[in-house]
Amino acid sequence: MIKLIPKQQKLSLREVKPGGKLIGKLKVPGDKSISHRALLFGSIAEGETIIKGLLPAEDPISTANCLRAMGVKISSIESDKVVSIQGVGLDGLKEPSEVLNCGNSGTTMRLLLGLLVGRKGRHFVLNGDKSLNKRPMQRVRQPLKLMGAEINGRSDGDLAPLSIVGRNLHGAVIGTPVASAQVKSAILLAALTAEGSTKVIEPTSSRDHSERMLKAFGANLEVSGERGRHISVWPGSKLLGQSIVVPGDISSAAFWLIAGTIIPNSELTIENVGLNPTRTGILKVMEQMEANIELINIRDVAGEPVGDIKVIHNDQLKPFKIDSSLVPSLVDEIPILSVAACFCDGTTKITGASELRVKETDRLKVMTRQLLRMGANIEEHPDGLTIHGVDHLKGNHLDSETDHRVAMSLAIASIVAKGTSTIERSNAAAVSYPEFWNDLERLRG
Ligand SMILES: O=C(O)C1=C[C@@H](OP(=O)(O)O)[C@@H](O)[C@H](O)C1
Ligand SMILES: C=C(OP(=O)(O)O)C(=O)O
Repeated sequence: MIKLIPKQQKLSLREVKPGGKLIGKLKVPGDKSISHRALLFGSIAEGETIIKGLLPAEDPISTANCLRAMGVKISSIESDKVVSIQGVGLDGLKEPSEVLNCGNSGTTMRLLLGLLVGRKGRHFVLNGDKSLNKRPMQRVRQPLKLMGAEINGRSDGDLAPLSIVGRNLHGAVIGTPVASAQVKSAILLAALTAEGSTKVIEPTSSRDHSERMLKAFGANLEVSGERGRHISVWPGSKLLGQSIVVPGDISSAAFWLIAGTIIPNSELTIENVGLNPTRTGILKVMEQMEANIELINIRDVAGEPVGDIKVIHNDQLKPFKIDSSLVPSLVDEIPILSVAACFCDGTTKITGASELRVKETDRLKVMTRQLLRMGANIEEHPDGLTIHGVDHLKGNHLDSETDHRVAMSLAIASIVAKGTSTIERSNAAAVSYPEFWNDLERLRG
């Protein structure tokens, strides 16, 4: 039902025929945010870190390769294989002899900036692919500069390639203008070797995996304030190697949660999904939609809440509202939620989501462009989308425009559309979910 069109393999043009139902159980790959952090923190800890369930996708592999280029020994990253890291300690990263290639990964570049600015006297150059080199880095550079960092690059230091000269840093109190876990985590990493304490104050709380994991590694870190918006770090503690279990990524599970809801006669159970409350905004939205979902077997795995999610098709979905207070907890799920909105009975409004414009693509623009090709009734606004439910979507020639979340969202939309679709650059999915197309094929039986 889904095939790569042979002559077009370079474009990874994939044909998706509509119809069929999705039935069965699946495990999604490891959480991308937790995987990056496990690699980074394990590298600067003392002793060995063992990671089970690390996401074997392009983005975390970029992080691992950058760390290897600075002398860290990391075993090969393959699915179902435990990864081991021989940590080099807080100040043990070597000056690399090559440019550090962050590929398509914003998390890699922004967290590395925080990690490297305090490595005194060493010089580092960070580069990314075409998409990453267009994404704003000033949001990290500016607060790090307040701590004494030296980062230079195009457009007054906003755009990669970026060069860093490691400096003595000092602690600071920093209010971040956007709720961004990447910005927060970069500051926390720099704070580990700064002189004096650092406090980050977020406008709304973003995902808190860094706080949880840094504490587990032994950092002196305190979370306070309403919904954990104030995070303080005191330098001087040693980080010690840990054993980490990475739960399944709710941002990858999102494609199956929506597929199971909108594809007639579907019934799916997604096992072992991370349910950290800073990430579960999609479940709140699915409640608004009156989707049939059930959380089963909720447990705690290595400091993160985890559970299984069962979803059954529902053809009477209510429209939903997403505003700025909800966006950080579902920021990567908005592309697939915009597909879901096309199948709701009424008008969905998404506001406060201008952050989507600075992701791998401008996701508000790209989802609007692609869904319009499918006959959706969708309007783009500076900070969001208005989507009116339609009777059906229609198959067409589509394009991920190189964005992994767009590729997977269009795949699900194509299954419920009338008529066959072709999706250009479908291989973008490998950035966060290398087995996506195989899982889709298997679930369709
Ligand atoms: O810290 C992280 O692991 C991430 C934070 C989010 O970005 P922002 O920090 O830009 O919101 C998210 O979109 C990204 O996929 C992963
Ligand atoms: C925005 C994303 O990742 P990053 O910022 O790490 O490129 C994403 O995975 O959707």
